[in-house]
Amino acid sequence: MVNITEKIKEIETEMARTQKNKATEYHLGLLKGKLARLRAQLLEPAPGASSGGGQGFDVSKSGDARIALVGFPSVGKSTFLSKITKTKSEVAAYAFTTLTAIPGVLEYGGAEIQILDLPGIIEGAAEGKGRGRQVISAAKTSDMILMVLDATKKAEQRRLLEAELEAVGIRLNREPPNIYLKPKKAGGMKITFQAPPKYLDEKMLYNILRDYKILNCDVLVRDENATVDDFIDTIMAPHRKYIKCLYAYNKIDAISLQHLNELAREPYTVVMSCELDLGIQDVVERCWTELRLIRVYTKRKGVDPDFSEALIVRTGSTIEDVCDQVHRTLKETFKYAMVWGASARHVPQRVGLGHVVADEDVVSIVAK
Ligand SMILES: Nc1nc2c(ncn2[C@@H]2O[C@H](COP(=O)(O)OP(=O)(O)OP(=O)(O)O)[C@@H](O)[C@H]2O)c(=O)[nH]1
Ligand SMILES: [K+]
Ligand SMILES: [Mg+2]
Repeated sequence: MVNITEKIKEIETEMARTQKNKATEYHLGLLKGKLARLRAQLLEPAPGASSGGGQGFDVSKSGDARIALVGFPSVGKSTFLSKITKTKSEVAAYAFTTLTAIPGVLEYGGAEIQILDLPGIIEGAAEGKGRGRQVISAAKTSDMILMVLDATKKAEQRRLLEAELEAVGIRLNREPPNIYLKPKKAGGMKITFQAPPKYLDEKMLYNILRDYKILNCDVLVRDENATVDDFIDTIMAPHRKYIKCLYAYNKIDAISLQHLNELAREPYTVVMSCELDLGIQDVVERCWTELRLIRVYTKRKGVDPDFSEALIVRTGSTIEDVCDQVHRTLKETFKYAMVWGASARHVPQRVGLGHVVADEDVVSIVAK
């Protein structure tokens, strides 16, 4: 049996030597579909295998959110972890100092955020080089990736890393494609475009679906700008993870002011020097903002709210989620809640379980 990595290489080579034009676009679309399937296979643990495969490191999730530190060797991931948490992870000038996942806890805004220091990854990580696959699997379990970059290194390091994460189905700072796909038992394929598509057509989708052996389904493409890659992501939805990513350029003590200015202007980017203790607090604040965690304070009837301890929930959470944070069975006896704060139309507002809370709301839950 030809191994998966070789098959992947073959397809990549074929794609590279196929000229992009109208006549080859169907063929290229099919190749992309095959590539996505093979890459997903690569991440599945081999039957009977005890390690390797898609397994991450054995670190259990804790706290209100998890941030993974991902980057090439010696960019300063462990130095950063040691700065912002009480955990000491070994720091040294040589590559691959860190050999496993080291968790630390960052206390911020009343939340406990787990920071995962990871071994450095190198090009080809997605295909199993070094501990790459394990690192990437760990990154996939995180709520946010902090991509640590060396400001003194070439700009392409960032793109190389992005490509590695992309290859295993991680989508950075993006929303899932606006395409609806529902497989059915019978009835053939029904493909509908809400507006004339710019980069797709029915035949292309038909070919790809057939290649995936999805012969009966409804498809509705809602976005006119959707691409073949978006469509494949829709088919592969269970293997795709949409994660927020912040790019942190470290070692700014060793670059020119002009270069620093250029870096700092890039989107989703922060700059720091762990060595000179510059910008660290800004990075932490930015992480907090991007995680979009929400603090809710509870209040008993007739008593002032307890601002010393916040309940932490994710953006979009409802009173029901708040109840679950307080106690597993609270919502069974829930009658209504009173809300003070940004989410209330008037204060206090009487609301039900479905009410969406906002940061720094005060909530009083009334039981039956
Ligand atoms: N000039 C400079 N050097 C730094 C800075 N931060 C860390 N270093 C140095 O960079 C080297 C690597 O730091 P580490 O924290 O071990 O890097 P890492 O990313 O954890 O490396 P691996 O675990 O091997 O992947 C060490 O010699 C650090 O002292 C910085 O802000 N400026
Ligand atoms: K190192
Ligand atoms: Mg390290």
